Amino acid sequence: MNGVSGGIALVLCLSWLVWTAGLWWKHRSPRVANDRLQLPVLVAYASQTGSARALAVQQQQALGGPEHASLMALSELVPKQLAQVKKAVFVVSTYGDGEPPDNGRRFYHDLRALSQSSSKELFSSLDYEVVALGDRSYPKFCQFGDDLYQQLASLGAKAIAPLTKLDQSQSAQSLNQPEQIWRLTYRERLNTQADAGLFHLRLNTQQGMPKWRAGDLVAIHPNNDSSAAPRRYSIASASVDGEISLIVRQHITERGELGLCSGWLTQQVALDSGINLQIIENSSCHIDDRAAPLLLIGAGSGLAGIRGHLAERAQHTKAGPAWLIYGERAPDAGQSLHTELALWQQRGVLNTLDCAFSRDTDKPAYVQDIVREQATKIADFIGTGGHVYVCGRYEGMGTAVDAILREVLGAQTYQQLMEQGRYHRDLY
Ligand SMILES: Cc1cc2nc3c(=O)[nH]c(=O)nc-3n(C[C@H](O)[C@H](O)[C@H](O)COP(=O)(O)O)c2cc1C
Repeated sequence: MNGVSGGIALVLCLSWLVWTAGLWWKHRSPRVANDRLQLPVLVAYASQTGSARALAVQQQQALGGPEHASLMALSELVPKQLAQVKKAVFVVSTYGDGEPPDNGRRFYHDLRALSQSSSKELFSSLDYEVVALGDRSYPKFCQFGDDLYQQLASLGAKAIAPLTKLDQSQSAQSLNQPEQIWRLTYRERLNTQADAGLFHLRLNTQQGMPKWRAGDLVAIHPNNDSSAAPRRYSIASASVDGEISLIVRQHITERGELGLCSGWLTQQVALDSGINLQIIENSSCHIDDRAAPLLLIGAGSGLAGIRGHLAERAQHTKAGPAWLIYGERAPDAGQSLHTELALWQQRGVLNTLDCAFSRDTDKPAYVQDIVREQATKIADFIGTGGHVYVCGRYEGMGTAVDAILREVLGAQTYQQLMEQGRYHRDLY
């Protein structure tokens, strides 16, 4: 090897080392710089749609701000680090069937393992409080907060206050942007079947256009009655569109009646009426890396969050490839939005579109069937840097897609996807 080619080889080797070190640094396991744990108090949160995070930010302020209290998601911590902390306030919501939100899952799994293998005095110098957010309409109200409270006690930590349980309707109000009046400018039924209708709504405001990110939600009180619990809907438009779009599925109650809020929005409220609406930040569903491959999976009204992400990506010329797997009952559903998807395909905003129709007479299928069929392609597409966004019903679609993704990707890649904040779920 002569001097010139030796030099080139050395430069290539060094570049490769720097590049792999960069990748390792970006995707390393969570390790918090010790200096962040030197502060007297730690406020740690686990939050799926931002309410617990917003409350944790308020707690940090109440405790003297960032100079006195550090703020971290549970996904940034490993349980053993709690042994270094004097006082910790945990603000956590409950998700799934009484489970931790996605950014608390790994921490809680490790904490449980620790409580089986470690001394019962491991956290004997830790004082703690738990504020649990939940919704009383779920059978396991604030279950994760409860479980976390017990596990910490079993490792010797000292609870300095009883567990605080907050119902969603008590806590969601003051945490986000203020409520504003929006006018309903457009309403279209997207499906022609006799059962639950799927509607596209568009709203505009004259009170100054707020900003939001794809993945954010709105909260609406049925009939504008502020004493009624607000219902949340995923925003189906990007901030640059200058309007809020929603895709609302009519909820039919057991008695065959229309749901209070979906019925009001899709049938009763007249066009041009004012609707009080609050934008809810949902940071776990924001996707910052626009160049990364993006796999979008959703069914029915889940098209809302998906449309929001595609509309946001459409603004970026260097956006990475996007693949949508979408499910509906029958092929006629969502005609006008399907036309828009086709346009996005022509423009290269959406690169692959696979549809599953559960009531198709020839080939009935659900989105999870497509994920299984395309397993190898999906694993390649996601690779080590791709993002996955899932929007729609938790029961049925959300749980089935989660199980199949875990199988298709393998436990390790699935875990990385979760820990590196590349798995975003807006499930309801
Ligand atoms: C799919 C889903 C499942 C939920 N499961 C529970 C539950 O089992 N128990 C509970 O108390 N709350 C449950 N909730 C309610 C949330 O905990 C509640 O809305 C909370 O305010 C969300 O806080 P976050 O925005 O920080 O995630 C669930 C919410 C959703 C969307």
